[in-house]
Amino acid sequence: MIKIRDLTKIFKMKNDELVVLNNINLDIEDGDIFGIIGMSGAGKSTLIRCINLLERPTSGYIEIDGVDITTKRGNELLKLRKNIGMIFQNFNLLMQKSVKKNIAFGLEITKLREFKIEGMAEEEWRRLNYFKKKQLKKEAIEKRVNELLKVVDLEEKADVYPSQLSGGQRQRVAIARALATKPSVLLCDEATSALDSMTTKSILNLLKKINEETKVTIIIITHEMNVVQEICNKVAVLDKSEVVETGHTDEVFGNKSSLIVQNLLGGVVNE
Ligand SMILES: Nc1ncnc2c1ncn2[C@@H]1O[C@H](COP(=O)(O)OP(=O)(O)OP(=O)(O)O)[C@@H](O)[C@H]1O
Repeated sequence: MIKIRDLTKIFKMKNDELVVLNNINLDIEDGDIFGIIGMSGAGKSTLIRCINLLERPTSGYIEIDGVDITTKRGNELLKLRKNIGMIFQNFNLLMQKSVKKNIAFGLEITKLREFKIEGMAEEEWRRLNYFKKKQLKKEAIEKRVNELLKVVDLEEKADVYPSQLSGGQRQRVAIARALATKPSVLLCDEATSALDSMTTKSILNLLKKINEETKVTIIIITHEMNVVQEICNKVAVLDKSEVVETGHTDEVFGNKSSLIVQNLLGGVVNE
């Protein structure tokens, strides 16, 4: 469960300050696919970036599974980030590395102990010498990368480079990379905004399948209302730095008295 409490973010400029998030309170349950919507400049990106501490809140806190993450720094912060994957509109892949190397990237700095190879006890790890550890780590990474290639249906593209892939395939690689360390939260920052409608649908289906199979909590910020309607069970509406509506997607989208919701929907959502 993610609890956001009294979260405020103020950007200080030379002669001024800008309140971008003002006293945000939200509960996001395990396994939710949670949409965050709002007009441009409402603070959506800043909010999602606070959840993995790419931005540090000015005040307030964020609890993930009972732990206040805003206190984390250094190694603890790195560990926390392994529990929170993120995908972006422009995919952010390493263009000089193959698909499988892109997916393996986050795993290479992960400790062998964290791979949890079935049936191997802690003492057994300790008895292994350095070379064996390295070899085992390579094998464990390969195993995990192959699993992920299967999940995102890109087994045949393992050795190609991102430049040889379509936008949808690139986002699949990014999803596999984000899931490599088995995070409990996946943040999606306008993840389908650069894709056509067919490709968007296939990426949303993939996210839905992953959510059902792994119970990963997914938080999506988007300006595409059809994305929210398609996969988000809950949604929060940000307006001028504040949460003005939150609840089940059907209820929030059905609220005819909310001008901001109706403006955002702008007739895009199917009845
Ligand atoms: N590092 C920063 N320093 C100063 N101001 C910032 C910084 N990052 C964001 N802002 C400002 O904070 C406000 C909210 O930005 P944010 O990107 O969170 O909004 P958004 O809702 O995601 O908008 P969009 O939908 O256009 O991406 C904007 O006015 C933006 O200019």
